[in-house]
Amino acid sequence: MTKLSVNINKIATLRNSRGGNQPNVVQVAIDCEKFGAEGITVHPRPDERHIRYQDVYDLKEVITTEFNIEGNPTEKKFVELVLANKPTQVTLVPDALNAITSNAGWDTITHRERLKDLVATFKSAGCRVSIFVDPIEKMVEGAAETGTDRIELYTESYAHHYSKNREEAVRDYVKAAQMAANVGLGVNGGHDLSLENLRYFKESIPNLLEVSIGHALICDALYFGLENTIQLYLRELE
Ligand SMILES: CC(=O)[C@@H](O)[C@H](O)COP(=O)(O)O
Ligand SMILES: NCC(=O)COP(=O)(O)O
Repeated sequence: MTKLSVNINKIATLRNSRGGNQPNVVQVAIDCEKFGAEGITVHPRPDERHIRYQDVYDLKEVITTEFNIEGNPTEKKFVELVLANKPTQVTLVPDALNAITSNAGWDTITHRERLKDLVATFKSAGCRVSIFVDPIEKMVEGAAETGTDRIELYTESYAHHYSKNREEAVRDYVKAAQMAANVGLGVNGGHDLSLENLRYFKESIPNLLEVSIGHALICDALYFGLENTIQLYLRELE
């Protein structure tokens, strides 16, 4: 079974565009869960342009499904935030400060020692750890050596190439997921997954444990409503 974690960064972006508290990020998280989401994902960044650090504390109080905090652990503030909130899962993402969104996975070989220390720190706080990687077998093997529980496959390239040739678009992901199984890692996926490309990704990767989806899902919700949209995504994962 593949769990759907809804990334609510875009809800915070909308709220921040006007000041005030509309839409209310905490209420949206509660409603996503009520509508069937099996997890809530947030990706705070140092400039707090969408999810704010305080949101994470507020969300921790109400989330009853899986809470997944994504972010760059080279930021001391991020590490402190995770340790203070002890989410179900922390996903380590090497996003640069000035990047609009995540744009690459870890080089798990170059950064192995640093990742190893961070993984140990988060695991001793009781969090499951996932490392964001491109679909490259060597990087998956490198991730296994850090002691992480899971990897999250960065699916931008799959999503981008899906409409041209989906068999080719998914090929490296299938190999990377197989390698993860061989080295004992769980597999998550995320970035630019959508109603169009989700089912094929799930069908191609039988060991896919969780997808985190934000941008496309929130865009779809403008047309279909949040409850219907979450149901539509869950249907693709059946
Ligand atoms: C880790 C990742 O892949 C991202 O997709 C990210 O968490 C999305 O967040 P933003 O939409 O805020 O860029
Ligand atoms: N980890 C990926 C995520 O949380 C959402 O990415 P996107 O669907 O907003 O591209």
